[in-house]
Amino acid sequence: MPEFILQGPALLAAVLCVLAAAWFAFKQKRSPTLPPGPPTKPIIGNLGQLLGRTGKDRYRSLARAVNQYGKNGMATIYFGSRPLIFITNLDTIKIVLHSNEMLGKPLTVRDEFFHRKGLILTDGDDAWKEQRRFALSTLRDFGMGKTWLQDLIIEEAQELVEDFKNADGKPFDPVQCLTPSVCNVIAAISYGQRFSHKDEKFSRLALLISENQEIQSKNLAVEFFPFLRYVPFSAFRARHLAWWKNIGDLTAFFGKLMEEHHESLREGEPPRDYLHAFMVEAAKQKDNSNTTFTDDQLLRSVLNLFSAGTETTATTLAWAILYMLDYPAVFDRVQKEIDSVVGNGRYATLEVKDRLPYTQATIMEVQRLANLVSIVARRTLTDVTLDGFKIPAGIGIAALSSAVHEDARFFPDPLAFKPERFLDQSGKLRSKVEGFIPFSIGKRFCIGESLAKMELYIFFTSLVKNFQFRIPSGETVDSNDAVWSAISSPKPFKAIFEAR
Ligand code: HEM
Repeated sequence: MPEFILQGPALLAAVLCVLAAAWFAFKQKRSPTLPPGPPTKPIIGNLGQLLGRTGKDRYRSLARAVNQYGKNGMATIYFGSRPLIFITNLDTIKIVLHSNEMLGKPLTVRDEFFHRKGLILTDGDDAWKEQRRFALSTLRDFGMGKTWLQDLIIEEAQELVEDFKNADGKPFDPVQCLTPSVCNVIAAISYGQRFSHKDEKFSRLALLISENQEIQSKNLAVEFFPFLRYVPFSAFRARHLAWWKNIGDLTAFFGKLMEEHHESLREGEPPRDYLHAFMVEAAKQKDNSNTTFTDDQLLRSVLNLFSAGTETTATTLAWAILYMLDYPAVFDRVQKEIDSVVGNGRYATLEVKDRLPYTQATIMEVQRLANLVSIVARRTLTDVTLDGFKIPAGIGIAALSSAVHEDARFFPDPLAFKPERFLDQSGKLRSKVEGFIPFSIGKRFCIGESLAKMELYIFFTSLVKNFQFRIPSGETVDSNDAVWSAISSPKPFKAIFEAR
């Protein structure tokens, strides 16, 4: 079959031509105006930099690459053919996060549902400004700094302590109890209800929220290669469809609550919760044809509050437990400090917070090394010049806050777990710590920062006051390891909590 013999080399030549074309097309994409970066490979770009790395080493190796190949802590890293500018330098990060021209969020396949509405996947436009302002003031009105919020979190902490006691000193994964506790706080603020942890409807909500996060992080590749979600029978497509099903269930859940709130809305009544406050504002603006106070917007904002406010705080608490298991001397010192201030009481209130500096410093050190949100993402909205580099509109920027948290200039001996670095010489909490940015900074810093700090403090002190934490015999824990995704979580672990 001479045609066959001829077809082989012809086919090979064609494949080589395509690869060569892809190589040149790809090579040409590295723009001379963007910051330099590590050498790229055709098709995959710098993905090799990430593949093969696990846990905390993934973002550490990224930071090393930025510092080695970039300029002034800024480098262009290619995800496939898509350039992303990574920054490790705090001064440049500050410029980016305070800028109006770089207020956008990277485009994502989730836009098919969010359509740039809500609070998170938005572009810093007037609608986002109005909604962010509303969210901040409403959250403040409904609780931040108010005693009812403290009472609510203490009530949750009591149920959490009961959940832990129910394990009867047997090893278990604490995350399963932390998520419903934290989720309940957002539920109370958003729609005025908290549930028993055993309530089926509520457990389903908490599960949907954590599943959503998990699916998203496992399907990260789809963000860089969006066609993957259409590949029939692939795991990417299965996860993409699971995400849609999940979003459909959450929409139905919140849609019903919104309907009930609409029905119970009475003119002149003061707002009871976030949904209610939003509807009161929508009613005020009913003649404004450009209003952003629509049901569409409300649904997406509430979904954002739940997703941003649940996994983040619950996972930080899981990290705090893990660090206490890994550093028993720190645990003992925190427990002694809490005992000395709280005495026979079971819970530390906000009134005594200032008398617990070492405990607060420990929570801060957990946040610094857990690096829950290692990357704060932006997208340029116009052409910008950053540190001399011309960056066109539409380019993704990733501020590597984890690199700042591990920068020895701000945190000497950066990988060591040392809460005392947050204390001054007289043992008081340092008021301002340059480089400590777990809630981000600038125009889009975390809306829930005060709420999260209150939750971390009350939940953490409650657990330390009520239990002795132990590693089950024959097992080990490693706080230096992590599961790396949109947020960084500890590897699943079990612990024993002996009631005191
Ligand atoms: C330990 C807990 C938390 C951590 C570490 C955390 C961290 C962050 C970070 C780093 C950002 C990105 C900010 C930026 O893009 O510059 C963010 C944004 C956000 N967070 Fe949090 N967060 C936590 C808890 C919460 C809570 C409890 C809520 C809800 C009440 C919340 C709601 C939000 C929202 C809505 C945004 C988007 C803000 C915007 O883009 O304008 N977060 N958070």
